[in-house]
Amino acid sequence: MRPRFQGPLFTLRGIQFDYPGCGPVLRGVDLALAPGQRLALTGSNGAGKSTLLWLMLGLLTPSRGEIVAFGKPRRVEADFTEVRRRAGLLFQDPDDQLFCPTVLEDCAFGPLSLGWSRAEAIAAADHTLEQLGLGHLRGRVTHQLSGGEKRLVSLATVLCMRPEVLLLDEPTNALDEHTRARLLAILDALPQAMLIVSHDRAFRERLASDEHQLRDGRIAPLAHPL
Ligand SMILES: Nc1ncnc2c1ncn2[C@@H]1O[C@H](COP(=O)(O)OP(=O)(O)OP(=O)(O)O)[C@@H](O)[C@H]1O
Repeated sequence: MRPRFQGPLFTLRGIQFDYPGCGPVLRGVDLALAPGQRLALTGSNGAGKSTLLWLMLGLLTPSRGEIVAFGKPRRVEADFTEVRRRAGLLFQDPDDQLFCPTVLEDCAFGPLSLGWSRAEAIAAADHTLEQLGLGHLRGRVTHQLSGGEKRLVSLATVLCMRPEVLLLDEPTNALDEHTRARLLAILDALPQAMLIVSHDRAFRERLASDEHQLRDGRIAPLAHPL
């Protein structure tokens, strides 16, 4: 296994972004994520939190500013291939993450795309499903899962790729109390650094070590820090 990176995992400086034809969403975001840190990011609907996660993985390109990930400046698409291998994004909507016929195939998809052999990918998928207590879902048709099952399986698809950092976009959205507690226990036991976008205050308080707020396109001081 690759030794864990010791410096800041992500450093964002002066990130600006606007969607074509819309006003600016981000007006100069400065943010750093350290190894082992669990940083919560809050902000009202439309503040730009998901946009920021997408920028960090190179799925969008900032109009200004610098993204340093795993010690290297990342500017062009080719720079982000490595970033996407080492940082896993849990999408806000599990249906955006799950697109294969079965749970096992969805979990094996990421490792296969990293160039692992089929045997390695299936072993990683089975191991992760078992680790998360989801082994019984292995052969299920993904689109027939419940919302909570989809959320846990989508986390499994991310963890199968052994990411060093997790970017979590509203992980507790639409979960019942039981599944929410289960997700919290799973995440709390993980060693990875996390950037946790969540409107769920109690969840943030349980999981995160630090909190930032995105307001008016920038990181703003918190009225009530964790
Ligand atoms: N593809 C797009 N084209 C144009 N505007 C977009 C696009 N995607 C998002 N936006 C707009 O950018 C702004 C920021 O959206 P974003 O999803 O990043 O906010 P958010 O903080 O994650 O919101 P929420 O808490 O509701 O999930 C919103 O005003 C949104 O309507």
